[in-house]
Amino acid sequence: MSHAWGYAADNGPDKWVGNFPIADGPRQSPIDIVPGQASYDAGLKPLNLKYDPSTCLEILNNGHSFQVTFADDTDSSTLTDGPISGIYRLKQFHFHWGASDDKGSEHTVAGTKYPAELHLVHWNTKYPSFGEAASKPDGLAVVGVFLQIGDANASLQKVLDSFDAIKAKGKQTTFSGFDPSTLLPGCLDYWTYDGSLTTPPLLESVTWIVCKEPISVTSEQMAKFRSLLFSAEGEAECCMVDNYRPPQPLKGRSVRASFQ
Ligand SMILES: Cc1cc(=S)c(O)co1
Ligand SMILES: [Zn+2]
Repeated sequence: MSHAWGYAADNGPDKWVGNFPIADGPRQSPIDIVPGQASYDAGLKPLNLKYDPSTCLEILNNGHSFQVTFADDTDSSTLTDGPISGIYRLKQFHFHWGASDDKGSEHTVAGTKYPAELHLVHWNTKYPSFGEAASKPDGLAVVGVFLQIGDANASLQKVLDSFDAIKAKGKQTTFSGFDPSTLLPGCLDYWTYDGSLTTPPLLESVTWIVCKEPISVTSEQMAKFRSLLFSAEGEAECCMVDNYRPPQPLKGRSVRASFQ
């Protein structure tokens, strides 16, 4: 039985290349975004995110993060414009966070780490399914939003309030009527570059769209993230923290900015 990947010393990001050689590939994510080196592209369109709360289905602890999944059999919740062409459907959103407020984001901005990062995962409807799209160079588009310590986030609190039902790996519960656009910052200026999933299988199929403006979260809300477990019921309890991959080499890629 192969030793599953995780974020511990013996199965964490530095070990993933053993089972997933693409970990050393040419377009890996996340990266450190250096604003002064990003090039403004006037051709980049504003993001067009249209989400229908009725497509929200459930929330689950998958042992690596928690994930809110959406019905993606119609074009009810979509991303269009921005750096992409065509229609991409929302499949799920999840987060990455740290054991303390001084780390947790995957992308960094001139070396600055945020306490957490939201990923809204969309797939290109030119392909028949998420699974098909995930292996194509233009298959996925992930919108990344940084969380920074500040005011309480009422929208995020609705998600955190469901955590008691999904504390352990493999637990899931119904989660409906949630509008993910309430988790977006007011300003949708973004950086964009070609990258990958940040967890195995690390497929190089993601157009990354990282918002410049963070959303707020309190330290107490961050503590709630850390109450989840990597471990399943009946296993030795292991707190779900530091589930982030560190920045990867840029390898000649350019980062474009939608703003000056
Ligand atoms: C599909 C997917 C995307 C990301 S970024 C992740 O962390 C897990 O799964
Ligand atoms: Zn992610």
